[in-house]
Amino acid sequence: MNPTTLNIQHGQECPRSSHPPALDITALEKRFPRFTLGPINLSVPSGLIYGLIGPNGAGKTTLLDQIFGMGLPDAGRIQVNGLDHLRHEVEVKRRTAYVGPDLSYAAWGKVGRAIRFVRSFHPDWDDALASRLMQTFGIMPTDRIATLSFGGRMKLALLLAMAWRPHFLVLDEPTTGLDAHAKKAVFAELLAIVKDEARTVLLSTHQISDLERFADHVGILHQGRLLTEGTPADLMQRHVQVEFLCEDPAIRHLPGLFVQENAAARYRAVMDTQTTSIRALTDKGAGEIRSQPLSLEELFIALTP
Ligand SMILES: Nc1ncnc2c1ncn2[C@@H]1O[C@H](COP(=O)(O)OP(=O)(O)OP(=O)(O)O)[C@@H](O)[C@H]1O
Repeated sequence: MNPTTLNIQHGQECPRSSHPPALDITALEKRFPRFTLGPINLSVPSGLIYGLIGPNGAGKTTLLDQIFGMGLPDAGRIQVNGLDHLRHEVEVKRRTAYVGPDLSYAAWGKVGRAIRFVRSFHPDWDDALASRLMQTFGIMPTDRIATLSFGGRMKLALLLAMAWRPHFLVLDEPTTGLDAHAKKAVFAELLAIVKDEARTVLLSTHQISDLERFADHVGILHQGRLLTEGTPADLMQRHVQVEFLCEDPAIRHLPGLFVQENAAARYRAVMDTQTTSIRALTDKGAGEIRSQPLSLEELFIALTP
């Protein structure tokens, strides 16, 4: 990660990089009979860890599947490292590793066989890194995959994805089933990966505290839409919790105000200070306004009721 910054989107500061964005999504839509993802617009600069959070069913897996090219979008465009993910599908997949929720590697029998199989597809496979990851994760080539715990299979999946040093690592809930030691080791490896500005990690998780510690950028997805995104610090600075009295019920429609509780004229809400202000509240007749900062977890809960 490079310390110099560049304003690229929504007024947030992003690392300056000579590389094209790792991911550039424009007006992406994917429609299922009872769920629509998008339209999503998102630009992820190269050389950072981007964390996607959202409640169950928000569309995180659907979005990551689309990025990796599983299923066609109904509208919009996805570029990975400047390459269109449909027109340059082979090249995009050559650069992208994906770890999804389906961890069925049992057919390979032993860990060593799975490693040899995946290694044969990747000229950039790094034997030293694979050995180190095996040691860190406590898995052995002779381990039978069928006898690995869920966490053990997750570690194997991460090893198989990381050891060929992909440009773009897409991880769907990679820390599910991992104990605190393994989780720390995984994030240490992910941080090491993005020290190389050409490499990027995009992950979805329900572990908001992990993102507060390790992610450079966080996006909050809700009901198929990206509600807000930015660095964890920016997101927390940008939003405040406000309590106020107001007789005008129309105040709940003020853009940038997310009402959490309302009893008679008393409101508790989250305010996006980039969209609205205390002044806008008073202009609408609000009084006795009190504001206080939010944690990322509180912001997530407030924005995704
Ligand atoms: N192939 C499909 N056909 C129809 N609906 C689908 C399909 N795949 C996903 N969906 C629907 O899309 C919605 C979003 O699902 P998705 O798995 O992307 O959510 P998620 O944010 O990853 O959830 P979770 O946190 O629970 O893993 C859900 O309502 C799901 O039922």
